Formats: sequence, structure tokens, C-alpha cells
Amino acid sequence: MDSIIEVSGITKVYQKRKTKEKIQAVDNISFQVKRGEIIGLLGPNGAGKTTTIKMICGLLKPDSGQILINGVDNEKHRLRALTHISAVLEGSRNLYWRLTVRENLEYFAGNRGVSRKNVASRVEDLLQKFRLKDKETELVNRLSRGMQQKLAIAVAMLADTEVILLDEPTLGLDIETGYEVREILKAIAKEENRTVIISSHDMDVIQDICERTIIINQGKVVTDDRIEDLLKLFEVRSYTITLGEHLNEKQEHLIKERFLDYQYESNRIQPKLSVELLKTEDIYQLFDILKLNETPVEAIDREIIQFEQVFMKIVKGETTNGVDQVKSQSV
Ligand SMILES: Nc1ncnc2c1ncn2[C@@H]1O[C@H](COP(=O)(O)OP(=O)(O)OP(=O)(O)O)[C@@H](O)[C@H]1O
Repeated sequence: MDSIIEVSGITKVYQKRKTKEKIQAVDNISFQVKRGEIIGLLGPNGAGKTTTIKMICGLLKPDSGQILINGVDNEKHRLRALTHISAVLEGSRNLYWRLTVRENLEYFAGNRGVSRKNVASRVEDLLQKFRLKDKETELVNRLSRGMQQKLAIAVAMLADTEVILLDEPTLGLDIETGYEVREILKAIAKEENRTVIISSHDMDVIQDICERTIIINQGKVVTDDRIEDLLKLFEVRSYTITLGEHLNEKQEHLIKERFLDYQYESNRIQPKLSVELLKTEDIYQLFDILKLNETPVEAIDREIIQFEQVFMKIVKGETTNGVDQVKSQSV
């Protein structure tokens, strides 16, 4: 079987206790995840990422729809389906706060079916890998949030489950620990046969680690694509051109008419012109307009679209079709 996770039409509505107001957290979401894939579940605050993760790992029941883990329905055959999954949810809830780092790893190793003869080597291996060796006798409630998060991920790695779900793994971590966790996640992602689903609103984490991203907004999947394909799809090249002289009115009018996001800073000795192009070749149209008045070009700077901008465009509902095409008429 190709897909290890098949999510079909799941929905979830919450009802606020006091006001009875209904909130559609997840609205008919479907996607599939292949074995060994590293998926990023991306979306703004309140998009429905955590609710989706909780439904996959059986902590919440969908109101409708179905989730198959390795072909097994996670509602009808919960335990059998969930043997394939480890999850780290927000707030390091999978740890015992009054046990030490080592005791947690040893306890959960037994609990997750690591054979007695393998426990010591597995625990030692994870202490090294997660750089927790010098903290092994420390109680969990004395650890920093970053250390707790590393331990929570280490615990999730104990059993060789095929799927690891990580909900906001770098949220609230300082820059250094966030970087370290990201490096650990990259290493996990490279391990063969692990399927990893990471939910985050940190674009760098998703771009750095994941091959494919599912973008959720207001409970719906708005994009499900490879990150490099998304970047290509939204490739709009931004150019800033420093001019030796000011544009005349006709030139300004033509540029405004033909280019996306035109900006002209004329209140400087060397005026700056910024335009967005869909195709590199479109720059020649601009040169033609500059030639109309022999306007000298002093410098050209190019900025390639970042994943963060792609995300913002998708969440705002822009598609490549929605972006006005540069008009092809010649000057
Ligand atoms: N237990 C709950 N009761 C009522 N509403 C809830 C509950 N849990 C989540 N919600 C609401 O459901 C929506 C989706 O929440 P969810 O936590 O799944 O989003 P998220 O994408 O994980 O957001 P964030 O990035 O902020 O964690 C939000 O509007 C949230 O306020």
C-alpha cells in the first residue's frame, strides 16, 4: 500500500461552553500521506492544524469523515491503528514531570514495547543524539522549555513507529534551541521509513524540513503541493531599478499600466523603480519604455520570492490565475 495515512472528508465543529457558539475548526479536509514523506501542515493561527493532528492521533473524534492509518480505521480499530503513530503535542504532555530525563526515557521505552535488552542502548543513543546526556539526572520540571521539548521528541522516537506527528515543535523556543530542534527534525526526516507530519506556522521550519506542504486556512485545505513547485507557481520576480534620470509622465503611465505592484520613488537624486515580473523576459518591455526617453539605468537588483510571501498570497486567496498577467503588448 502506498499511503500510510488517508484522511477523507473529516470535519470538526466545537461548541463554546458558555455562549454555545459553534466553531467549524475543520471543514471537510482530505489528504493522503505516503510512506517516508515529510509533510508540513501550515496555516495561520486558528486554521485547524492542531485539531487535524489530534484527530489523526485519535485524541479527538471527527464529526464526520474517516482516517485510515496503514489501512486501519483509527476510530473503529483505534489501538491497532495507533500502534503506527507517535505524537508530540503542544506543551510536552507526553512526559512525567517528577521523573528525570533518563527515567522518562527508560519508562517510556518499556511502555512503547522496546525489548528489555535494547532499552539501555536505545536510551543512550537518544541521550547522545538529542544532546541531553549532561541533563540525564535532572528532573523534567527543572528543565528549560527547550530541553523539555527535545526530551518530548526523543520519547516519541523511542518506538520505531512509522509515523511521527509533531505539533508546533519549535513554538516558544529561543533561537538557539529552536535551531537545534530544527536540526534534530532534519535528521529524523532523513531516517528511512519514517513518515513525519509537522504542524507549524513557522515557514522556515516547514521550508527547511518538509518536501510537501498542506496549507490549511479556516478549516479547509487551500493548497497541497511540493514546496519547490509552489515557489515556481508563484514565482514573481521583483526588480528594483536605479535610474540616472527621472521618468517622464508618459513613461510612468505606461509602466503603471503594464506591471504588477509598481512603485516609483522619485524624490531622490537617483530615482528608484520597483516592479514585479512573472517572467524574466518581461524586463525587456520595461527597457523599451525607458528607451522612449533614453532614461539611463544605473543598477538593477533582483529579489526572488520567498516561501513566506507564497504562504501569505495563498492564505489571502491569491492564485497564479488571480495575479494579473503582464500585458503582452509591445511599446
Ligand atoms: N476545545 C475547543 N473549544 C472551542 N474551540 C476550539 C477548541 N479548540 C480549538 N478551537 C477553535 O478551533 C479553531 C481551530 O483551532 P486549532 O487549534 O485546531 O488551530 P491551529 O491551526 O492549530 O491554531 P494555532 O496555530 O493557533 O495553534 C480555532 O478557532 C480555535 O479557537
